[in-house]
Amino acid sequence: MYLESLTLRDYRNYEDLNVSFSPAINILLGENAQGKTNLLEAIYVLSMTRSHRTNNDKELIKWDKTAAIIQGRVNKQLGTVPLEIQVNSKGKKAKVNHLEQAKLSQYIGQFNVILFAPEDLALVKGAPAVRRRFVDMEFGQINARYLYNLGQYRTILKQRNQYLKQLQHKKNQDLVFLDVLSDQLAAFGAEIVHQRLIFLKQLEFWANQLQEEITQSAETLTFEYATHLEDAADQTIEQLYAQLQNDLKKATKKEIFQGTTLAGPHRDDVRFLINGKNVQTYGSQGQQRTTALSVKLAEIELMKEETGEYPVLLLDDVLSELDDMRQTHLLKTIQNKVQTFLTTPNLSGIARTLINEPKIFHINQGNLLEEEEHTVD
Ligand SMILES: Nc1ncnc2c1ncn2[C@@H]1O[C@H](COP(=O)(O)OP(=O)(O)OP(=O)(O)O)[C@@H](O)[C@H]1O
Repeated sequence: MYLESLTLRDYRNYEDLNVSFSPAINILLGENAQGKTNLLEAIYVLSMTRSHRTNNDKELIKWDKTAAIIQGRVNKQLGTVPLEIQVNSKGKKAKVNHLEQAKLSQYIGQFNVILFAPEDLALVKGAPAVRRRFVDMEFGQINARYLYNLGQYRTILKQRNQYLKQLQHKKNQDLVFLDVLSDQLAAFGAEIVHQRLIFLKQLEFWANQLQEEITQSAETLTFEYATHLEDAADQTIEQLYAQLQNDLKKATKKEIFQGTTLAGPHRDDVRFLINGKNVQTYGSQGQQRTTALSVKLAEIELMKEETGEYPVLLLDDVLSELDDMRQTHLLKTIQNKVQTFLTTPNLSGIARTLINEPKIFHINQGNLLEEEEHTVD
């Protein structure tokens, strides 16, 4: 799918914008604070009904105005669909084919985007919780059973942690109820670990292909699921369940002392390895950025498998952190495959010559000027 055109009315620093895009690569070029990220954000809001930068929708409305409107025409296999998001002081409205949707959740899924912003580097450099959230959100989006298991697991975990805290104050500790909770936790936990391992294998396959393309096969990217469970990848769900039950039993004393559950997938992590070495510890800035990019871009292929259509890719200021070789191969990898919007303060010569006829827009204080094709170097 691709975004044919976009209209913005009183959105951030855009008063009145009407623009048509290329189905291939669109470059948004401009100095700092001109509205590059605002434009990507508008496309993201058109997809997700909310911003990736703020939870406060009112920030999206141009200062001194009362409502912001985003309209887009999305080209899909079955035809073109007009979409609209309106934001005002009372809330939001979402329209598909000019018809207002009763719920925002009904709207989501009409137009799929994948956004890569500088903050996504946390996927590699950040704490394990960032990677768990990524896996849970991405996998949850494409697998309803996983989302269900996760919901159940979280509820039981909360209950179990509360009970562990209660046990701290009891002289005669009755562990029967704790055993019941441990049993339930182990059952959902085992399934979650099993499903995560399958999902990560799929993601690893695509992420490694991208890493190899971007680095010209200099780097092989592999994933390692870090868990206290032994040989997790070779275990059946029943075996994982038995192990988890056992680990919870062994940890009971410590768990009561600390008032929290010490074993289970809520403490697991994913490690990204380049040529066998953990990129979080040993990777250069460029390698870490490429890894985060490959992992995130791998979602494009998973989404295609799931929905039958490629999503639209939004890359916020990604080029400047990569050397010429990585830039070149990244652009080669994505061109002719997905519609891409790419913001950058300056376009290096190499990117200009290598992209197949990109549409280049110069952004200046909320105004867009399209560069004529013949002016491209
Ligand atoms: N609600 C709003 N109304 C009007 N202007 C706004 C609003 N919100 C933000 N702005 C303005 O938008 C500009 C920032 O735009 P944006 O974040 O898109 O910058 P950018 O071009 O991506 O810059 P950088 O390269 O620094 O990331 C700032 O000048 C800011 O004052």
